[in-house]
Amino acid sequence: MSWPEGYDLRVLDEVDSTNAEAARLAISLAGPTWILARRQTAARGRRGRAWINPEGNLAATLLMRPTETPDIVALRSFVAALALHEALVMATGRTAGLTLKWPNDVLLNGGKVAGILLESLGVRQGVQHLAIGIGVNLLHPPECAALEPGAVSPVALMSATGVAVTPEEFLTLLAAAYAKVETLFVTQGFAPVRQAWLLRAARLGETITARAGGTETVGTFETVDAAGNLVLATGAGRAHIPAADVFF
Ligand SMILES: O=C(O)CCCC[C@@H]1SC[C@@H]2NC(=O)N[C@@H]21
Repeated sequence: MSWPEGYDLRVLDEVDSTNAEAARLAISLAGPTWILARRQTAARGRRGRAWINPEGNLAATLLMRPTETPDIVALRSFVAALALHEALVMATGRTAGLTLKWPNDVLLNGGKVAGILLESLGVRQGVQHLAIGIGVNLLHPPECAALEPGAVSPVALMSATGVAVTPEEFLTLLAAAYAKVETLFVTQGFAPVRQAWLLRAARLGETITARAGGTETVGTFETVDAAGNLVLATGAGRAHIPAADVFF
């Protein structure tokens, strides 16, 4: 697997957060750039949570300058999730046990092995930037405080599969997979990405719970719509949910 053409790479020993570093770099960005850090001191997760990032796990951010409208740009969370899935398949040589949890976690044997934090860096000098931060538990499952009922536990690639991959090796697989899915997205739109994502979806057709801003919706996970919303069939009809935490 070789490094994809047109993508730059910066490797840091230590940084607060690769997404924060992406925000600092945005102004001088020449082209899509992966930022890899061996250690993060203030890694962040979705919804303002901290992300525990032991050394040996992957901590990387792809910084890019997309040209589409914000609603289309946001669909790159599915592009990234699909690429992560493919990279994990390449690393382990297996598809069994690897699934995607809406909106953009990757599960291994039902545990969370990877998470994605998409941050729009807003418009600077008339140009918008996007940071796609990716954390993968390659070596260690991060210790976490008590999980909410129904939340998935963290799992590490190494203990679950016996496969040892360094962050550098894994990023090479991920960058190549991302470049491929990005080309599919840019040339053919969200439809094939959505279709591929649904084929790998965890709990499709099952009853799940979506919680957002104090609201809980329980329903059958029907699909993800063309805008990336979670679609649940509930007693009160079909709910299209743009953002939430999902519990099984
Ligand atoms: O909450 C989640 O599931 C998303 C976690 C994303 C963590 C990654 S690690 C690399 C990048 N830098 C950060 O500060 N966060 C993301």
